Amino acid sequence: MLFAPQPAPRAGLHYRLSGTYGAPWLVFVHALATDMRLWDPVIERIGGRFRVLTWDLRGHGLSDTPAGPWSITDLADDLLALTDYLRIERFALCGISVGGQVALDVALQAPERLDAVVFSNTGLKIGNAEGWAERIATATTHGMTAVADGNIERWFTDSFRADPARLTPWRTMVTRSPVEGFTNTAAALRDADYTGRAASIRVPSLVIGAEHDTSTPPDLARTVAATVPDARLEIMDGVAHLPNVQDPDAYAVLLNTFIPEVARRTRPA
Ligand SMILES: O=C(O)CC1=CCC(=O)O1
Repeated sequence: MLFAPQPAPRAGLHYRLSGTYGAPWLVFVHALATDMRLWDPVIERIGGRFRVLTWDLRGHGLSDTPAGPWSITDLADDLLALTDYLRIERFALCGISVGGQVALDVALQAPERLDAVVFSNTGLKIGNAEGWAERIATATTHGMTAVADGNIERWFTDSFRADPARLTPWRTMVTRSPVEGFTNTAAALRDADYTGRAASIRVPSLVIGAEHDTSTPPDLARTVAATVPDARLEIMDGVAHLPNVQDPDAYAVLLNTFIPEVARRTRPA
């Protein structure tokens, strides 16, 4: 277990390094009400090719939960502070859902740090104010168990949900997630909108969407891909909001194909 302490008001961040020492860096950002373990199935498949940094967003996993409110830009600043702390100068970045919005923010703030970026199952704007208000109220009043079933329904298709051996750990991850981390991050999502800014991103980009994703439907992925200049788009079949968990083989192929190809072109000589 590794922990990067940060002076208040920044959050101390729990992180893990894996993969191959000396290989190009690949940094992952997880989704709301999950933690860095969300990426384990993919890392098992591609870790050998990269040096991998995974970390828990503030208010998630073993990272600190500072007093809210916070914004998506605060989460992006956390990541930039963490990569500075670890002396990681350049990296490929892959973020899913809220992690995808963190990746949008990092791509806007610090394009010179990025070899390539993957915006997975995300949107320039995710959900609406009413929907987020309802989920924040439910979690505040009744706790994370009350939001877990809704999350799981949006995250996975029926066949995955029918198998307790596959489903149970991910549901437990939600119910153990800190309520204040969930509510403050949900409020950050409610207030975030990258519609006007994403067109100025200048980093080689892959957008991943999924056929059955009801949280960030394929049309949101298509909009991200149509807005970010020269972005490549992949819509995965047969999966919902978390394709990296439900079909890590196919997801790993997408990363393994895209990142090394563009990184060769973008990395300074
Ligand atoms: O929980 C959901 O509906 C999906 C989600 C939206 C943002 C995020 O990170 O997860």
